[in-house]
Amino acid sequence: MRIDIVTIFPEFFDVLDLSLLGKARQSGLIELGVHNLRDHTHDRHRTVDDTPYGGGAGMVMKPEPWGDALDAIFGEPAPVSSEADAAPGPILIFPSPAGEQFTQAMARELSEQPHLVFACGRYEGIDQRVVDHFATRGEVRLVSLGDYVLNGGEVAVMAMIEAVGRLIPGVVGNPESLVEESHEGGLLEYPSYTKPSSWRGLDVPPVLLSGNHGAISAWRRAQQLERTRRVRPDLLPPAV
Ligand SMILES: CN1CCCC[C@@H]1Cn1ccc2ccc(-c3n[nH]c(N)c3C#N)cc21
Repeated sequence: MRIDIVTIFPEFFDVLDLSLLGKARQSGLIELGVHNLRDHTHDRHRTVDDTPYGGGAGMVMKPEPWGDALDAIFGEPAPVSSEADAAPGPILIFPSPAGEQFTQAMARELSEQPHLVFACGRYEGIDQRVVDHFATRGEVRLVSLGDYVLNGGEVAVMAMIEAVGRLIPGVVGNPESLVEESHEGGLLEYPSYTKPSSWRGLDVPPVLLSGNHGAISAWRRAQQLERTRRVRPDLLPPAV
């Protein structure tokens, strides 16, 4: 998978050189391009924002730098005649509090895509015409990390890239470990324990020491259901 990110804070994504995603980049499983939006400005101050039409507080990100930055990633539009046969381009994702909720299901869907482009807005957001223009050139999505307000898109994109990247085959060493995670099967994950078997007067549930794999699986499933009922009843399947 190729991932491109456009941002005014490219150094924010230096952390993607580390850990699992860093290894995935070294092994070629993930190809990452981080682009500084200011490299697509043409004034001395490298201006990316201006006052909002219609008034109001804050600044809006200008469309021109975004158009140039995204054109550099997408390439020039294919001539109309060959457009129908052209391979589908990347999915362009704008993190936004006004977007559809990012979920594990969306992470899994996106992990199967060959190319994702993330456009990190700041200030009050990006001029709407950037979204509208690129929606004529391919798939565009507004995606929200959750129902709270951040100062820009970078934190959301970091979370999305981690959630998507870890689902790409080969990135996580043991794919089995992805199966019983929270949200993967629709339920929250069961509690985990390791040595010592007793710690500060707290003992590991005896069933986990029994070696009875059937009983262990049943206990874990019951824990998943109990946790989900208690913390996220909205995730319960109708029949439960
Ligand atoms: C604060 N400021 C004025 C109100 C509107 C947002 C703006 C800041 N801002 C600019 C670009 C941008 C992109 C994503 C998000 C964002 N917030 N919460 C989420 N779940 C997000 C996602 N994903 C916030 C952003």
